[in-house]
Amino acid sequence: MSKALNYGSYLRVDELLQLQTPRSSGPEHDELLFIVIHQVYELWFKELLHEIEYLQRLLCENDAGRAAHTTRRILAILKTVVAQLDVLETLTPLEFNSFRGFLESASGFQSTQFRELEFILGYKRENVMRHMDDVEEALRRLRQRFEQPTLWDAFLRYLAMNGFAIPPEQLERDVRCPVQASPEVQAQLVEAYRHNATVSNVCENLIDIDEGLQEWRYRHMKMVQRTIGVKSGTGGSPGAAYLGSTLKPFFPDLWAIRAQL
Ligand code: HEM
Ligand SMILES: N[C@@H](CC(=O)c1ccccc1NC=O)C(=O)O
Repeated sequence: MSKALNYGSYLRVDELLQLQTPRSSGPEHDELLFIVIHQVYELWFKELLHEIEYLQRLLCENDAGRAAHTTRRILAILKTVVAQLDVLETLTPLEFNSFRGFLESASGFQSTQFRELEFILGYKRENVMRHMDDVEEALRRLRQRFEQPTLWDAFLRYLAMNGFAIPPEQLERDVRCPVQASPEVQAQLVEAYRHNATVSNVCENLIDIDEGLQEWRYRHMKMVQRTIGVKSGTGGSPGAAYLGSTLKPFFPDLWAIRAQL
């Protein structure tokens, strides 16, 4: 008879604890923290993608109640991943330098799940896939994500279902293109904020998610500034200056209407 399920066999702890392999010789004390924190991030990215996919389905089914609940969970995770940067910020520049050379050209640029998050939130760019030399399975997932509708597309459907006049060209837009500002959608959003509390709550939930991701980008950039200053990145970018240029919203319409309310 097979052994009864227990903590270790259910969570596959043995395998999990085999997955941290420092590259530095010794190895350097601080490399374990660097590996563990990135692995924890990838797990949270997996969970975020899972929850955002669910949120998309709930919006398409016009289920604002469950959508609000799912958004709260997404936001709690985003707060957690931002807070985790505090741990990595205990890594001083000298501590990081003790193993940075071993990272070669590996970089956060190559996180396929982070790109998947950007795609599902509407920031579609075909060229980021060309820079990925990740395993075939991860690339396949990313390509698939590129072809699929975004959270914003689900939200436009939700608005249309609730009687808002979303132009057909928005509802039928090419989902492989990045989400762009639309004056027609903005006019409908202003109506929603003025006359429909349920829909305007959904809008506030989406802007919370958008702000949450921007918070992560900002804190990551500050961490990079204090750890490597103006050095360029292992991935070949100018480093912090590049990261500053990525601080843009996912849902431009939701930000634009603030001035009209
Ligand atoms: C000491 C810690 C860290 C440093 C110095 C650092 C540095 C950098 C730099 C310089 C870049 C620009 C790309 C390049 O040229 O390499 C970058 C990108 C990136 N990093 Fe980090 N990073 C750190 C920690 C993290 C952590 C903990 C994560 C969590 C997963 C992460 C995820 C990313 C992602 C996703 C990108 C791509 C961002 C984009 O293109 O918008 N990094 N990082
Ligand atoms: N890009 C960083 C290295 C780095 O942080 C990193 C390296 C390998 C895997 C993940 C990383 N994290 C974020 O970029 C640097 O230039 O030092």
